[in-house]
Amino acid sequence: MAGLKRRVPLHSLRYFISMVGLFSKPGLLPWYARNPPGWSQLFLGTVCKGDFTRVIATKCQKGQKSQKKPSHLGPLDGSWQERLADVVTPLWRLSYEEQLKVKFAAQKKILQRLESYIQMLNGVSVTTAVPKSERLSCLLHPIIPSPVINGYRNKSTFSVNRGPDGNPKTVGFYLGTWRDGNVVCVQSNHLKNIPEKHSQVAQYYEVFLRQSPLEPCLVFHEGGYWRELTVRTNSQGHTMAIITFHPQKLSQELHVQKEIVKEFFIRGPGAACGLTSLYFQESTMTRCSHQQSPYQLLFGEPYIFEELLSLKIRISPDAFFQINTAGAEMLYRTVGELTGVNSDTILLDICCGTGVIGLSLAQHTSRVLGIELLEQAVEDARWTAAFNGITNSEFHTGQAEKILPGLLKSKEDGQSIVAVVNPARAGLHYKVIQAIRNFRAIHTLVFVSCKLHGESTRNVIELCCPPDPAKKLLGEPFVLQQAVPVDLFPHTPHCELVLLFTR
Ligand SMILES: C[S@@+](CC[C@H](N)C(=O)[O-])C[C@H]1O[C@@H](n2cnc3c(N)ncnc32)[C@H](O)[C@@H]1O
Repeated sequence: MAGLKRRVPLHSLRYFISMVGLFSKPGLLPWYARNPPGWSQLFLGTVCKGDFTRVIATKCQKGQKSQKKPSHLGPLDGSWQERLADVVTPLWRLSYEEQLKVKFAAQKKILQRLESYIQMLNGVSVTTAVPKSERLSCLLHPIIPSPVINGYRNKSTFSVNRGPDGNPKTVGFYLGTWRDGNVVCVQSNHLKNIPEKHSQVAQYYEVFLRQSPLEPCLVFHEGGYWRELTVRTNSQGHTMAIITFHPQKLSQELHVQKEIVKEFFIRGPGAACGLTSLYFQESTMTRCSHQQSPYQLLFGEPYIFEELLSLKIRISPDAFFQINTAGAEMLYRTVGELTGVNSDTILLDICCGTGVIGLSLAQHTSRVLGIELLEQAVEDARWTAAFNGITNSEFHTGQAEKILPGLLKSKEDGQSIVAVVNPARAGLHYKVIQAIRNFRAIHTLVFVSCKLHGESTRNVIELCCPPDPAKKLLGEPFVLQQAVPVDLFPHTPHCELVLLFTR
C-alpha cells in the first residue's frame, strides 16, 4: 500500500482534500423513511472539510453550545473523565447532526482515495462505474444515522489497572500509552456510548476487586489474577458478565475464587446488577477464544438473545455481534437491499458471525451458505436457523480462506451466487479474494467494512484490478457501484461502510 500511495499523482490529491457537496440521492433505500425526521435531508448541500481533529477543534474554538460538558461530570474528576471521553468518544462535543456530517465527509474521502487507486491500476476507468458526479464514480448514499445515539453499546469490555489516584484495582478504560509509561485506568461511567447497566456492573466489579485478597493482573509478567470484565446486554435488559482471570499457579484456590465472585453477584452487593449470567474465563493471553480456553458458566442463562429483523438470535459469550443492535438492523437492511437476491440465488455469507445477514435473507434466496471462524458463533447460527424454521441454510466452521475454495468448487457453475463479506478489521485473506474473483457465477458482491484501510483497501483493489495471471486473479474485475455509510458508533469517528460491487 505504501508503494501505491506514492504513485498517486498529485492532481488526485484534490480528491482527498475537497469535500464539497454531495451527489447521493436520499431515500433510495426504502426504510430510510423510518429514520428520525429530518435526517434524510441532513447532508444536502453540506460543505465539510478536513479531518475529525480539525473539525472538532474548530467547533470547540468557536465555543458552540454543543461542546458543553455533560452535567454528570463532577468538578473534581472532570479533567480525567473529559480526557477519556475525548479519546474514546472524540466526537462527543458535537451534536449528532454535526457528527454525521464529519463522518460522511470522512467516508467520502475514503471512497475518493479508493477510486483513485483503482483508476490508477487500470490506467483508464474500465473498472469504475459510469461517473455519477465529477468526484466519485460510485453512487454514494447519505449516511444512515443510528436510531439510538446514547448508551447504544450492547457490549463493553473494561480493563483493570491503576487509576488516577494510584489504586491498582480500578475498573475502566485506558488513557495514555504503554510506550510513554503513562497509562491510567479511568472509570468510564460518564461515556456517552456506554449504557448505565454496563457502568453499574463495572462499578460493582471494582467493589468486588477492592475487597478481594487477590491482586489484579496489571502486566502479565508481574503476576496477579483479576483481569478484564466484559458486559453484554440485550434489548430486554438481560445482562451477561464475563470475568477474565489469570490463573497463575492456583489450583484448589481457583475453585474458591469462582465461588466467591459468584456469591458476590448472586447474594452479595453485586446482586444489585441483576445479572442474567456470569461467566469466568481463565486466560493467560490478551484474548482467548472459547476453543483456546473455555468460558465457564458460573450461574444463569448460557446465552443472550436478541430480536432483530423478525428473527430470534442466539448469542454466545464468544460470538461477535454488532455492538449497536438498532444500528445493526439498519446495516443488515442496507446489505439485504443491495444484494438484490431472489429465489434463484445462492447467498454466500463470508465471516458470518452468528449468521444474521444470511438468515435474514434466507426466505428470499434458494440457499444460504455461511462461513465463520468461531465455533460458538456457528453453533448460534445453526440454533437461530432451526429456532426460526429456516431450512435452506448451512454453516461451515473455520477459516474462510480454507473453506471457500472447496465450497465453491462443489457448486454448479450455472447458478447465480451473491457474496456478502463482512471481515474483521484485519480484512480478508488473499485466498478469499482469489476464490471470489475466479468464480464467475459471482456477479454481485456486498462488502461491509468498519475500517476501510490497510488490508481491506488491498482487498477492494484486488477485486477491481485488471486480471493478473501472476496473482491468479483471473476472473473479470468487479466494479464499485454504490456505497452506503451506516453509523453504528455515535460519538466516535467509526462508521460502517457498505459497498456494492458488480461485474
Ligand atoms: C465483523 S464480524 C461480522 C460478523 C457478522 N457478519 C455480523 O454482522 O454479525 C467478522 C467475523 O469474521 C470472523 N472471522 C475472522 N477471521 C475469519 C476467517 N479467517 N474466516 C472466517 N471468519 C473469520 C470473526 O470471528 C467475526 O465473527
